[in-house]
Amino acid sequence: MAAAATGKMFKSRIEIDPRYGRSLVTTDAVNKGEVVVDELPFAMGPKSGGIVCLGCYMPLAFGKDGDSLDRCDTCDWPLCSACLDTPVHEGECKIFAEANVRFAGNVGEDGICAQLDCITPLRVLLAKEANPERWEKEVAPMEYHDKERRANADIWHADLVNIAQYLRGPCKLAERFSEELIMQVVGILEVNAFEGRTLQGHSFRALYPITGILSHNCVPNTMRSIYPSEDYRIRLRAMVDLEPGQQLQHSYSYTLNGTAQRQEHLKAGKYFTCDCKRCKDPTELGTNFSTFKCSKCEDGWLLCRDPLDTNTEWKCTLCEFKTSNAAVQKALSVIQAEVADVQAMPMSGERLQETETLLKKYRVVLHPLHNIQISLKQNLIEMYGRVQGYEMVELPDVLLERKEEICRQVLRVLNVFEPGLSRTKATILYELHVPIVLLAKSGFIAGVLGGDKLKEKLEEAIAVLKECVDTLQHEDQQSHEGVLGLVAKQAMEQLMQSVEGLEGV
Ligand SMILES: C[S@@+](CC[C@H](N)C(=O)[O-])C[C@H]1O[C@@H](n2cnc3c(N)ncnc32)[C@H](O)[C@@H]1O
Repeated sequence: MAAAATGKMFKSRIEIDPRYGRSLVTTDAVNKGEVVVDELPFAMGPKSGGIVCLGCYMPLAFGKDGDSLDRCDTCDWPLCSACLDTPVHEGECKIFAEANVRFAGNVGEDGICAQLDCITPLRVLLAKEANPERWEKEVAPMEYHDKERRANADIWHADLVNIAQYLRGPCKLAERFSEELIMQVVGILEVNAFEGRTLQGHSFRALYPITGILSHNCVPNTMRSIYPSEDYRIRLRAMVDLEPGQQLQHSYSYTLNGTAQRQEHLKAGKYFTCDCKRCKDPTELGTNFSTFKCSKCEDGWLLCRDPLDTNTEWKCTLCEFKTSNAAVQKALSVIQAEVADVQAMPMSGERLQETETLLKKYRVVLHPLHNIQISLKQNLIEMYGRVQGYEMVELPDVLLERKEEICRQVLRVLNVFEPGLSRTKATILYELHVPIVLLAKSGFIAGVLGGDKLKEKLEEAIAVLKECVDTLQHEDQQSHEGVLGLVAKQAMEQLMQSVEGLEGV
């Protein structure tokens, strides 16, 4: 799907900086929740992965016969029956049919179907032909780190063969697109594309040229929402109030990863070292998100001296104990492997128990707000109240208290890393309101809480839901988050009625 219209920027302009390249900067004060960018994608398509439908990105597989696969009647490439007439597939369909290139569907051991890697770059190239002005003005200036990508010889060579040479050779496009242009498009996608989800939850990647100008910060000040039911329009909003002259920033990395992991991801995929306040601070803004417990004394914490130096030393805050970064990273990878095994288990009571066991085991090694602990706690929040044996109606007060406690711990770090409007925070706030309400009600019934205290607790749950609704009201109403926002609003209104009913009791 290619859009001819250019996007809109509000209260902001492009600035060029020697460090960041182009960036967007506010021209006026912007209120929390205000839209600063609104645009349609230049092009979108599948991300690198297994075989998917080229219309809706639903995973597809060969049948037991090893042959049958949902395919396009015209070109033979993967397409589910619901997408047979989808316009997004028209461009490549014509090319594949005319060149008579068949879809072989080989999937590597890494689960990747390399033949599909050409689809999204090809859609960008076709959008360039369809909208040369938008390409020239918005897409051609996008950064693509040619030199750094060439230095990574294996990946460069794989892209060259699987995408550039495949399109120019078997697909017979050599006269339309040069090798250099195709590799530029591959780089533009790698450095700038966003991943999104369809209403059915299937992943895709899309190129939004104005939103792509934003620079990165590990504590972002804007939140992006993609609207599948509005032709995949993106809207970028201020997460917090912004002053004039402030750089608009979002996070290219997962904010709930620790500094070492974020740095690795930014370096490998975006080719820069982030030196934001959070990255430079060993305590990650006082959260202790990468902090270990000292193994030599009772109360000390182990912090690195310089998070941006891979040879940094780690030192105890109380005793003289020191160790190398290599030793810490080794310990971390052992823990991470154990965590990954548990996280690979299906959601169940057994996985819940294993998660609690891991948390207990690493309590003596990691800070309670260490990113690994927080990640396990996020898993628990999802499981308490949902998995068999731990359904909400069955949870005893002690487990409701546990759910409330871990929600509050995760919110403590999210309030620092994603201040203001944050979808992740909104989801946890929704989870938090349930134990607050159930504990208040059971306390009241047991006679432990009086009417005033019950009202106070219900008002707290209303405030929690209000913050959740204020964020999720901006999401596509048909998306998972949009629907959760509506459910939260109903729950909030019901609670408000309950509180009104308590007046004068
Ligand atoms: C998505 S692009 C952003 C727009 C880009 N500056 C341009 O002119 O097209 C990402 C690239 O911008 C630069 N960049 C973004 N945020 C940065 C940061 N916090 N520190 C250093 N460079 C950054 C890096 O070169 C990165 O690969």
